[in-house]
Amino acid sequence: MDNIYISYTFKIHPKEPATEILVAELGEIGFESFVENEEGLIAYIQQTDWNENILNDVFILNSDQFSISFEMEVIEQTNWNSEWEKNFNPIQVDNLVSIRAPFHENPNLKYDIVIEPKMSFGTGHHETTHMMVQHLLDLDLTNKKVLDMGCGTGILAIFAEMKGANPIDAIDIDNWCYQNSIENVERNNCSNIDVYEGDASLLINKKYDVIIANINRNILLNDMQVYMNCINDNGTLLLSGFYQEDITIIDAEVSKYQFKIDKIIERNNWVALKYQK
Ligand SMILES: C[S@@+](CC[C@H](N)C(=O)[O-])C[C@H]1O[C@@H](n2cnc3c(N)ncnc32)[C@H](O)[C@@H]1O
Repeated sequence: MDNIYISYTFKIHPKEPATEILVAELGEIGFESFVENEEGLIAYIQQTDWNENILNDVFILNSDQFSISFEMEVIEQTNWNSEWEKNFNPIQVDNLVSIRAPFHENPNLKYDIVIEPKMSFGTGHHETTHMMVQHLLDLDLTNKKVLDMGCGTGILAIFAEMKGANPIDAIDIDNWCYQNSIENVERNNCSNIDVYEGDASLLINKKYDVIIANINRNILLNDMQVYMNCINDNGTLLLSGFYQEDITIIDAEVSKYQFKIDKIIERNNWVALKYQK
């Protein structure tokens, strides 16, 4: 793993909604990971996905409604730990779940998830991860077969195991996330999770009680048929990675399979939907 990353540190004023729009635009052009801070945002892209004109078509940077400045830096693989120590603040969900790096103190909540995210998405900072943890908190996962599609750091699969799920498949298309999920699964002493590198094409002859997919609108729409072929009739589907305004198009797709929205969680315009039949 000798990936070299480029980081952009953006100073943004006023921060919202500019930060959210910037994350969406940067995500479209290959940026993989984002850390918000008080002044704005740090965004990371692999050098192999980067070119010197990469920001030319990012519309928000030319908006006269916001002031956005940035600095670029090349980050060698070896510096990741110190990068994360600087930028990863521990978080808590509903006073029940802590998501922290190994170097943070354990706040002794009911569930303690230790993640060394390096460059994988899923520190719990992101609204979508946070909301998926909230949905999972509500579910009885005892001995449920769970799929975590687009597992990132493996955080949701790990939390599912902590809540009693068994067995769990965690899949990510990205090699870095695959490797990082394996590391985090071990770090949290999980023994019921199998991690795979790949996409929906791996889901042949699979059946799950709960499918978790926090990816993005277009991939969810594209792969929904495969997911729905794998979900048991009395199963639960948790979807996130899209905005409030995308609910209609997502729901039009999922309702083809007679699943209905059971609960919606919203944070800063991002949503996480819980579906059941
Ligand atoms: C928004 S992150 C979610 C990570 C983690 N599950 C969480 O909730 O924090 C989406 C993840 O989906 C992965 N991904 C993107 N396209 C995918 C696909 N077609 N199949 C599987 N994973 C995919 C990305 O590599 C990324 O790690």
